[in-house]
Amino acid sequence: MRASLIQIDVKPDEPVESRRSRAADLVREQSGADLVVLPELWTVGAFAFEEFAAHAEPLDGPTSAAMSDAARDAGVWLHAGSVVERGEGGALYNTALLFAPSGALHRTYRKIHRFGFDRGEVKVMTAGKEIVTARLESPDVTLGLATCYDLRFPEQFRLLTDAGAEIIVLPAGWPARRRAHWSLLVRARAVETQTYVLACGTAGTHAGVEQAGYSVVLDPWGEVVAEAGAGEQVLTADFDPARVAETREQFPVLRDRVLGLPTPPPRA
Ligand SMILES: NC(=O)CCC(=O)C(=O)O
Repeated sequence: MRASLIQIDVKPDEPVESRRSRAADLVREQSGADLVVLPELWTVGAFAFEEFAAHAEPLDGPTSAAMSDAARDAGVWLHAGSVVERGEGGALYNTALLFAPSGALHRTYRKIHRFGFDRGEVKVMTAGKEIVTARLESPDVTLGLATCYDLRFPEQFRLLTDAGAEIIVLPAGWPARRRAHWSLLVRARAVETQTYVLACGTAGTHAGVEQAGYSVVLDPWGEVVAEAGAGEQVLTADFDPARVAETREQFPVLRDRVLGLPTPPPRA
């Protein structure tokens, strides 16, 4: 299986329309890959909180339309990163979009863990409530979907594993300041779930926040298959999804889980 991660530079002086058509061209160039991945909120920038509302779009909005066309033209599965979705009643969500090679919108995932503590996403967005997996055909694999800050919550990844995920796709807008956390946590999630992890971040600086880059593909043993640098780059990796079952067979740690551990006593 071949995956291409497009670590796009979210340049604050580039109009969104220009970045959208640049991203679509980059997707078209990945014809021959099975799966192409874009980062979190790459149109507006994951830290440009004040601009979220102005750039919100419905699920059939301009980003969706451009990505659908690009997926169909390239003949690839396209995880188009996430957009600010304007949903029911005007609520905003950080929503990831997965397109089939036909261009059809195959699955959406609304980010569950919103970043910003009492600011940012928490203030302006509504949290998703559903654990989302997606079965692909050709290649015949199950993706588990999570977005950026979700990475810090291992319980979500356990649930994705229980739901059959073999490849976890994580679009992100992760800051350079916490790059050490990124490298550590993506690896931890791969080791504990025994899945491939495809983690695609952004490059450049937007809203005053330097982005980490360092998109990465990890195998179910936690080894790096391919890793980007800090700048804009397309990272391509070839790997064998059958290694998920092999790893779980050879090192069957998931079988040793003890479910229903007793609840801890209340804090003193
Ligand atoms: N966009 C995000 O979710 C940022 C997450 C982050 O900066 C962190 O977890 O650290």
